[in-house]
Amino acid sequence: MSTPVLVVGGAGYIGAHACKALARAGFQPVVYDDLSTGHADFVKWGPLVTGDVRDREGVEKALRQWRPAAVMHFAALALVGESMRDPGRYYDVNVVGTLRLLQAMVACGVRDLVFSSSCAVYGDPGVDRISENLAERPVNPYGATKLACERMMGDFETAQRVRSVRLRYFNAAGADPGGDIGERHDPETHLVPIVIAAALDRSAVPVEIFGSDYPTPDGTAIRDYVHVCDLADAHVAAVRYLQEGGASRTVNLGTGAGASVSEVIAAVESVTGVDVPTRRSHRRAGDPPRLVADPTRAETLLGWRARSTQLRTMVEDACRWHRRAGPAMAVTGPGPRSAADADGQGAGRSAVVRG
Ligand SMILES: O=c1ccn([C@@H]2O[C@H](COP(=O)(O)OP(=O)(O)O[C@H]3O[C@H](CO)[C@H](O)[C@H](O)[C@H]3O)[C@@H](O)[C@H]2O)c(=O)[nH]1
Repeated sequence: MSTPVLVVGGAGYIGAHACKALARAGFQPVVYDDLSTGHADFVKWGPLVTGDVRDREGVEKALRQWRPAAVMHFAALALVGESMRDPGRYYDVNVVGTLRLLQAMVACGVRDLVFSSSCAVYGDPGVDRISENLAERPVNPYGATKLACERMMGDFETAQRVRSVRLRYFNAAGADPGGDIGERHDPETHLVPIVIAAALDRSAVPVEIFGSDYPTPDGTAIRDYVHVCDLADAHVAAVRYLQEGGASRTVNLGTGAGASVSEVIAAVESVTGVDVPTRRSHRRAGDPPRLVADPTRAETLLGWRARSTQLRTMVEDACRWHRRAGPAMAVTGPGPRSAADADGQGAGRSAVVRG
């Protein structure tokens, strides 16, 4: 029988791609997700246990039933702007959720954890490429909650021998090239799917460019877009690393190259052949001008390097998914969301399945 891995938040965008990668690598993904923002139809590679990460008893029950070799933790709220408006919810879901998960793991003797962290822990470091050695100075509550979780993991390691790989994602983009799963958030706030929706659904609503006065070559903000399948592979590599006895580390996951908002729009226009209407708007609160990874440690430690590094590939894969999934998402900006997210990247509505 294949080795189970409990994937908390495995019904969301990145978590579901991680499940597919786990299954392909011979593991048995077991999804634990409250489906508040995740999707039951994204759970295709193993069982679904429906529950909130903050419900320690629920997590313990799943751990005792499935006895996983490791846990992947994606369940979090992950929108920078929303975290500025409602930090309490972010501390509750992200920090309390992680605390309950760690307590449940200790109670059940499961001690290997792969954690969805974020480049948001660095804040606005003002360097070309961000390495893990830089000081963490988050500039929004979302980043602060991810850093608090990382520090909690350090303390749980010292006292209770929980080992963790904290994967600091830069900007996840793209979709499973097979079209099984992709990015589905409701409402959608992320740049790539918003621009694709504007192009493919021929929306008359212009894409808002949040800030065109940044100190960057074209004035728009630069991010390191990394293919979601590459992120998924890094999680499998992190589980293997822990299984082989590797020590706890924080690891950046990015390509090492940045693209501006204008370059993302141009890539979508080039792939779709559609001119996307745009409108210049104010900077979004909490957004740094430039976040690009130095991914060296991921390669030396995990043997991981992004393979689909071209923005065009990510846009093509995301377009394929969008065509398949249809224009279901709202693109009206961040709105209220209910409870634990499913993947660290937001998600959408879904029927509840008890498992
Ligand atoms: O309609 C839009 C949407 C986004 N942007 C801009 O596009 C860039 C990318 O924005 P996204 O919302 O797609 O992604 P973020 O960089 O805000 O967020 C990502 O990085 C964060 C850390 O900084 C978190 O990890 C988060 O979960 C992850 O999605 C930003 O400069 C943003 O201001 C626009 O100009 N218009």
